[in-house]
Amino acid sequence: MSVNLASEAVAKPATGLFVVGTDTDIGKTYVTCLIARQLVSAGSIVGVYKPACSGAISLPDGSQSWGDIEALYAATDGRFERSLICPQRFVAPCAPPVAAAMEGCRVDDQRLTSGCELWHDRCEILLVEGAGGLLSPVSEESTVGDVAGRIDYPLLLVAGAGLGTINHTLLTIEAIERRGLKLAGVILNEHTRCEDDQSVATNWQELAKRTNAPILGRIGHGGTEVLRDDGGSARIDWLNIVHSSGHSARE
Ligand SMILES: Nc1ncnc2c1ncn2[C@@H]1O[C@H](COP(=O)(O)OP(=O)(O)OP(=O)(O)O)[C@@H](O)[C@H]1O
Ligand SMILES: C[C@H](N)[C@@H](CCCCCC(=O)O)NC(=O)O
Ligand SMILES: [Mg+2]
Repeated sequence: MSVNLASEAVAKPATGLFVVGTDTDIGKTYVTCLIARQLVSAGSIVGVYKPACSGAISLPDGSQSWGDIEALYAATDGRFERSLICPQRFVAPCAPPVAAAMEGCRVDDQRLTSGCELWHDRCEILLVEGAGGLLSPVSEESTVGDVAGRIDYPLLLVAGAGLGTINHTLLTIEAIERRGLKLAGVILNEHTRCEDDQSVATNWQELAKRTNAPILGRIGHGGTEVLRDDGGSARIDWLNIVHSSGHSARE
């Protein structure tokens, strides 16, 4: 297993957040778009970057479209080209290197970070979204965690709100800490409806007892803002979170 403790100097925008998840489909794009929209409406120039994307939809005209790229494009008001948002796209709904192999090609490992450098001077804050979970492969050589280490922004961990999230969240935090990465905090996201799930009411407190990582808030199913545990608005100042983060087991 490769563990990336040293980060290369990536000439990226000075301010950024790398959104990782406990799993695929947990809501990284949903949360990234929510943050992007909040920052855009507050007047910030926000960039969004997905180092590699897999899982295309075929359109009636025969072209391919990627849901994550379209969502990130729309959340930044169509200001940036899709090729800048995600330079490496693959059709099959598998991990990017697997999907690439199905097309007879490889993910360009170096381009995962050089694509981030193209955002230098284009935005005030760059939101980067991983693919899958922290240890999901993003190229033959690298996991999402490896790329996050090279890009070297604080991480935001998107976790589920319901039963099973304690285990998934603590496992992911352990892997983040093992790599010496900074964790800005955790968002508990109700990506699927959890109406009959009694753990939703207690997961925040149970996690807070078991990790020093800040639980920043939760997002309800269909939610458009981050909430506190008592249901009030968390009113998160994302720029402040980025600048003041973060939690690391090594500190
Ligand atoms: N809070 C929420 N309320 C309603 N739907 C949600 C919420 N969070 C996520 N979803 C939905 O769940 C699905 C998966 O979410 P999303 O695409 O954000 O996952 P992801 O973590 O970005 O996955 P990937 O690893 O493919 O990038 C999407 O259809 C999304 O709209
Ligand atoms: C196809 C998915 N939607 C996603 C890749 C998920 C990889 C998960 C691999 C794994 O951990 O088993 N693609 C992406 O985020 O672009
Ligand atoms: Mg996504």
